[in-house]
Amino acid sequence: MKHLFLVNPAAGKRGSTEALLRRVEETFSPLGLEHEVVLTSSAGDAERLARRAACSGGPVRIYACGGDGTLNEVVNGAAGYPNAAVTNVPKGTGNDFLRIFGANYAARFSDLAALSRGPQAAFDLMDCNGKLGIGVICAGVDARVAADVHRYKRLPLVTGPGAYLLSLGVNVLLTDIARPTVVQAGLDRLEEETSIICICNGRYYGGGFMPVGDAQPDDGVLDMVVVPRVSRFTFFRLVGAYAKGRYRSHPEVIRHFHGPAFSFSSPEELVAVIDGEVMRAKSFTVRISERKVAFFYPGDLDYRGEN
Ligand SMILES: Nc1ncnc2c1ncn2[C@@H]1O[C@H](COP(=O)(O)OP(=O)(O)OP(=O)(O)O)[C@@H](O)[C@H]1O
Repeated sequence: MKHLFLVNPAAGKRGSTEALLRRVEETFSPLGLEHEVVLTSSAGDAERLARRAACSGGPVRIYACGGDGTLNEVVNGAAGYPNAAVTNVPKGTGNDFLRIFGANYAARFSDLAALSRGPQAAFDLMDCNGKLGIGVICAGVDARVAADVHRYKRLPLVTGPGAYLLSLGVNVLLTDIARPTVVQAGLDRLEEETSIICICNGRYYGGGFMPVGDAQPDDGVLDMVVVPRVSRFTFFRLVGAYAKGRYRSHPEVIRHFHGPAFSFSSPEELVAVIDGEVMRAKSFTVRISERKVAFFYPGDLDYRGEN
């Protein structure tokens, strides 16, 4: 078994790459495990390297070292290969997918020895217009806020939290929060303006929002919540309930669907954010992919949650 570390040097705090490389050597050299560390040099590199390792045919455990974006790339490269398994070593500004493993996820997924011998489970993947996602896809005002954070972060003098507040202000207070959409969920067709469309294979996004607490990454189905146009007052009144998965308490505003495939479209270009990565199109189809990915994790953790 080979252990391949794909490290995104652009993710996480300054110095985190050097610290991680030291930890890999300190853990793997004494154990005598075959291992390799590769630093990605640009977006798309982790996907290409993961695919190349999986294609080689030998058993390989691939450690995506970064945030959700790096995990997404590794999943896209390794999905469908029975000899390859993936995990995520937290090194980003956010590791929302890992939150399904409980409050202690960051410390436990940083324990490389525990990860190297951990069990693995076959996780479903979402196919979104041909790109695979493992966690959550959002496509409403939440997606526009997330997409613009990336944009504002590039401005001089704007910090991470500053970019988030700026994006929130522009997208929620200064711009219309709803868009005209047609949403299809099985036989249900919603033709109306929507504020939020969110599809879950995992449970968390946006730094800890959990719209559907009983979504499971291995049950062969997806959950979708749709929030129609609401006033800003209602939006702020219900955002806490939405983030805590209390959709059952507000069925008229936070509508829930369960199924293998959903689609949504608009006459205007929509922004969808899939595992933190931005996609733009007028029409999206999201379905359970035929490909799965083996995901390994520390043996003392469980991903099924309390529900
Ligand atoms: N060497 C590199 N230089 C610049 N960008 C890179 C490099 N390698 C990978 N990337 C890109 O960096 C982006 C951000 O990575 P990632 O999402 O893992 O970190 P993050 O933004 O800190 O965390 P999160 O998305 O969980 O908040 C990804 O889109 C990835 O493709």
